[in-house]
Amino acid sequence: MISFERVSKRYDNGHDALREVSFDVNRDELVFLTGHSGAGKSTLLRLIMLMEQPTRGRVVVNGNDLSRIGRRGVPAHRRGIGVVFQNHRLLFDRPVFDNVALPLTIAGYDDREVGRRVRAALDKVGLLDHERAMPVTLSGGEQQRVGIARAVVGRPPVLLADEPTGNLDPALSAEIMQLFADFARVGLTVLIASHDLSLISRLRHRIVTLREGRLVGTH
Ligand SMILES: Nc1ncnc2c1ncn2[C@@H]1O[C@H](COP(=O)(O)OP(=O)(O)OP(=O)(O)O)[C@@H](O)[C@H]1O
Repeated sequence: MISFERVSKRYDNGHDALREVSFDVNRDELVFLTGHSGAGKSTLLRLIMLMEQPTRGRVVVNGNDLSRIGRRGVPAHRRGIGVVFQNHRLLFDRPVFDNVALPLTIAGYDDREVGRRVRAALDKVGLLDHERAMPVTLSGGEQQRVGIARAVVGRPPVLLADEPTGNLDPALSAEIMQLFADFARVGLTVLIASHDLSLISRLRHRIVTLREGRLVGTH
């Protein structure tokens, strides 16, 4: 789970990106994070990934108070968080299989385990028959699914996404959000930053709204 307790973030230039933000995302839950450009969504996600430290307040992820994780604990913390980006960030000179395998290869898993887990992840996103395809030959929606498979292949308990449907049309966007909902249903904690109010307000999940760094609503 993810818990923010009166979290404030002031950047070195004096800008207050987050002000006294408190909310929780439970296991089995998908929560949407929304707000205008510059409202603080990316800052909030960066705090969860320990790419930034809060100025005040406490962030707890999977039972760990992040202020107690030293530098040497950061890689293990990040392995517990799958991240999906808007622009996929795929390696375009490598086939789908290699892209999804990347986090496992870096973590030193043996080939058999890599094969097993990559195929399980590709199966979950409906791309099992595309493992040898090169990313350029895939549609935007399929490329985003590869990004999602790569995010979940290490079986992280937490899944974060930053504008994961930004480049997709409404039907594909809805399919991608359904995939995230499926991961929440099997026990992940899922937090998705999205501008796409017309889409997310149709889906029956909690929406946390930021305005100028303050939480202005959760419903
Ligand atoms: N490293 C930084 N140093 C100073 N200010 C920053 C830094 N990163 C972000 N900011 C500022 O903090 C505010 C919040 O930025 P953030 O990227 O979290 O917003 P956002 O809601 O994700 O916006 P967008 O939807 O445009 O990505 C913005 O005003 C931004 O300019």
